[in-house]
Amino acid sequence: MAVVMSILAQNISNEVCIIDANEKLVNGESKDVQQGSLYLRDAVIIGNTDYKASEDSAVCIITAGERQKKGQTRLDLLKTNVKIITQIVPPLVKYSPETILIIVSNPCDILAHVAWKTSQLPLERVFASGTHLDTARFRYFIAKRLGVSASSVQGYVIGEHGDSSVPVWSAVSVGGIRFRDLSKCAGAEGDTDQWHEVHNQVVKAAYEVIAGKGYTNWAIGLTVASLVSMILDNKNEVATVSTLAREREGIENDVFLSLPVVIGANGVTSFIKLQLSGLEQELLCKSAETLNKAMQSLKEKK
Ligand SMILES: NC(=O)C1=CN([C@@H]2O[C@H](COP(=O)(O)OP(=O)(O)OC[C@H]3O[C@@H](n4cnc5c(N)ncnc54)[C@H](O)[C@@H]3O)[C@@H](O)[C@H]2O)C=CC1
Ligand SMILES: CC(=O)C(=O)O
Repeated sequence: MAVVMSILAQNISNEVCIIDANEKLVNGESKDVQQGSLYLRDAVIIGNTDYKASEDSAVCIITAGERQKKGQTRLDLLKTNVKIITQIVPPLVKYSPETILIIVSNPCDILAHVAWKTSQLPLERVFASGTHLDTARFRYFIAKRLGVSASSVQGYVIGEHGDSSVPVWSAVSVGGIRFRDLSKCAGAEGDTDQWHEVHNQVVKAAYEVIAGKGYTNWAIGLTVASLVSMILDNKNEVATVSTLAREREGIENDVFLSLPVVIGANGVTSFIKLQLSGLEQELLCKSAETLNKAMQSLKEKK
């Protein structure tokens, strides 16, 4: 619902369809938003349990599935949520064969890989929101420490959307100035200003919100809405989303993880080549290995 409200309130689309297995819930949620449509430019809001209602959707966003309980990592949700994804993708694609699929349910990197294989859609049309959210958190935490706007901070978090994510300090800039020229060792050995703490904040961010309210929704809602606007308005903006990373940035594993890519009307259209430091490269390969192990465990469970 946070994705829905972020899309509608920002006029990214004026037509949304919400599908959920829980009929009472989907009726309640869709009616509640419909009754505010006077303030949403008379947007069309459909709620249903039948996938036919979503026919010819330009973008399908999958958020269904179990969420982390206290103490659980995203990877702990794998077994349950793979089953749900493999149920949802075929009917979605049946009714919207030209769609672009964005996977949000966790662990989103692995679920996007499974969704791509299940959907048989072209690779550029299936990706996970991945570290687009971690990147937003990273920019926010740096900006807060420096007392500038988050939009004045450029930088990426890549790899797994989860505990092994990698901050790319070598690519951070503030107001167009390379951060490494301001703080030479930021995030690396000799980091006396403790900038590495910012990445710890990013990794802990979801756990802290979940400890407080039981789930996260507003930041991911806004993050996914921004991806939808890149597609619907063919913006060709650069964002870190999760796609097949094999043979990119030194990754040998057959895994989905986040790298900076260009997103437009056809989905992921090209990759931005990074110039990673030795440490960043090493951490990215470790993140790929973590995801690869989880992916292999799926094959063993079959
Ligand atoms: N990638 C990211 O950054 C984020 C991912 N998430 C993930 O999104 C997922 C959902 O989280 P919440 O919305 O908090 O959970 P929730 O429990 O509020 O919602 C999940 C919904 O999925 C529905 N559902 C379950 N199985 C279904 C099926 N087979 N078909 C149709 N609908 C089905 C349930 O009825 C429920 O309404 C979790 O896996 C969570 O970890 C949440 C926030 C951020
Ligand atoms: C739950 C989750 O993946 C997040 O908020 O980052």
